[in-house]
Amino acid sequence: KEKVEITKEQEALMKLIVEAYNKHQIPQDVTKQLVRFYSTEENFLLLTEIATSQVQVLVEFTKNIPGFLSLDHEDQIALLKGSAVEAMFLRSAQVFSRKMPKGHTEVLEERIRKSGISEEFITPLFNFYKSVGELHMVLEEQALLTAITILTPDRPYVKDQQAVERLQEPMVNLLKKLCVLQHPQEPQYFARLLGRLTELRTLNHYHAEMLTSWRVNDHKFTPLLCEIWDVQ
Ligand SMILES: Cc1cccc(C)c1Nc1c(-c2c(F)cccc2F)nc2cccc(C)n12
Repeated sequence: KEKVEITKEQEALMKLIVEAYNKHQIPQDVTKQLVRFYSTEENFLLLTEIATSQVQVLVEFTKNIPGFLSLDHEDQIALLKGSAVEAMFLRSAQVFSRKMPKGHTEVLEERIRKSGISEEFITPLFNFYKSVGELHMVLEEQALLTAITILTPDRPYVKDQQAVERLQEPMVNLLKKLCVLQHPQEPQYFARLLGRLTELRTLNHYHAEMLTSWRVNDHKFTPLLCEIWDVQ
């Protein structure tokens, strides 16, 4: 059984990805006052703020993925728009499952549940949050998994898929090695991580439905959210 070890260049790649991932954190002051009752409108406004800052964080992270800015510009946009929902679900799941200050997780969950989102979306959302939480991913795994999600070659409108594959493949190989090193007692851990990416794709559908229902109820979005999801 050959010894698994990270090469120097893999070490350098991981350092770049983790730095990019850590560079921008989402403001955690989601619950200014812990006890006040919030209206549905206030909760939706908060989630819109969080979603907008998540898109900003996503764009900054993506720009720092080695090689991303050398891709065809239109493909860069296609990858960002095609992966935004999945990357945001992943990051919000990681924020949600990471130890937030005592009581903040419960308040945030309450505010999500009371933000006018239909139950049919709430259930898969928290199921996903729970399944990510149960993985107890380390920061390096979270950052690499997010980069791998963004560098998915078969997003709509991507012209040069091979170029995207050439960036994604070293990340997948590195994540595979990391999983073996971080979870030696769990040989199927890497497969479980990739299984989350499959679950993520199903959430795209729910998210699109939710956007439509919000628009029908004349909810206001920020310009950035309108741009990333082609909403008027
Ligand atoms: C921040 C947040 C956290 C949990 C649930 C929700 C509904 C949100 N907020 C939104 C999300 C979104 C996201 F940001 C991360 C994960 C899943 C998401 F549905 N997408 C959008 C798109 C337009 C407006 C909002 C308010 N919004």
